[in-house]
Amino acid sequence: MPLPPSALNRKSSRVYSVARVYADACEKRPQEYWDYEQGVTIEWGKISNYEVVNKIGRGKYSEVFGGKCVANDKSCVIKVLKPVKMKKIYRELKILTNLTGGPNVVGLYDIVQDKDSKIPALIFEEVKNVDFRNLYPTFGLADIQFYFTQLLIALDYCHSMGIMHRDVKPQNVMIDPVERKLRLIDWGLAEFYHPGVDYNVRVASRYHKGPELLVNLNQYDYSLDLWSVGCMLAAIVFKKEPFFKGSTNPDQLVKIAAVLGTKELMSYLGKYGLDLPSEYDNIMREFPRREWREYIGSDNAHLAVPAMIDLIDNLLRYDHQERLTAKETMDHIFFKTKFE
Ligand SMILES: Nc1ncnc2c1ncn2[C@@H]1O[C@H](COP(=O)(O)OP(=O)(O)OP(=O)(O)O)[C@@H](O)[C@H]1O
Repeated sequence: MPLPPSALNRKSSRVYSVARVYADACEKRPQEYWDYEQGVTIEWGKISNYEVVNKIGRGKYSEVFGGKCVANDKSCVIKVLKPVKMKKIYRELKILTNLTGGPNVVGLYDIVQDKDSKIPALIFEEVKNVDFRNLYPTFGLADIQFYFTQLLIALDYCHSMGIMHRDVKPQNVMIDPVERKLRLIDWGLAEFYHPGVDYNVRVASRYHKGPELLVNLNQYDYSLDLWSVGCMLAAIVFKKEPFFKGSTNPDQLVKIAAVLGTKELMSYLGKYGLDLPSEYDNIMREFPRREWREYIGSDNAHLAVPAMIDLIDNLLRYDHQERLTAKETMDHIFFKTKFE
């Protein structure tokens, strides 16, 4: 039986922006693939197959434990979801089951449910992550090239599958430097992309939020994730973590405008027929656009090579349609250069 029509792919009455790539990735697949409101069937595993060993993290939406799979004694990670809307839980499960097995996407082993509370827990492959605050400062250009290639492979894959991650940040990129393994985790804010649909701008974490989210441009797409990648690269290369450090959401855009310029922000809004929201009336100022070389000093000059500056410049663009896509980024000269 075909599923009834869904609101999830309902187009806005004014379509002003559509993704440059993979715009039809969901539309060309069956509705069951993307309709997490009507098409989710979960094959629940047995909770008794897993044992909690220690607590490793606490997010806004979950508690995360290190664990063991009793059957084979293999380590795993147990993400116990906090009670949120079932719709959000179904979305994360649908997206994870669609993407698991994909390159550099965290592997989902099982989905189990607490008998009494009915709260779902997700069982993942474990990554022996080293905290980015310790790891990234050790990176040379060859490491940046290697790990960002791995991240871009994961992003190009999820985008090709019609999915925007919407929370790319160092905390969601697990790196095991011994195995040289990278996995993109936390698909809790990820969403299916449908052209012309208005999306909620309250996604991503403040320092990595793209300008589109901060100006209420609802018809954003996969290119949002590439802004976040640009923020991560700029933070590493210019040794300024995070690169844009807003104290509130509106201040986040002020910090961006102080680098990319206010005139340029206004022409971005103009292109899509938007106005600067009134919350900026008293806080936005007339900033000139800065040159990237102003951020280069003696401590970061070895990373801030011309190819890297050009790459950052092509990711940190207000206009989401101008940003390099994940594939175009991998084809950029920086990734084609040999570093020792
Ligand atoms: N597969 C994994 N391997 C190692 N550590 C992990 C793994 N999955 C999650 N973690 C740890 O648990 C933390 C929280 O996980 P996750 O980001 O999935 O939860 P969340 O509740 O959605 O978090 P947030 O509120 O930050 O979005 C991660 O930042 C990481 O430190």
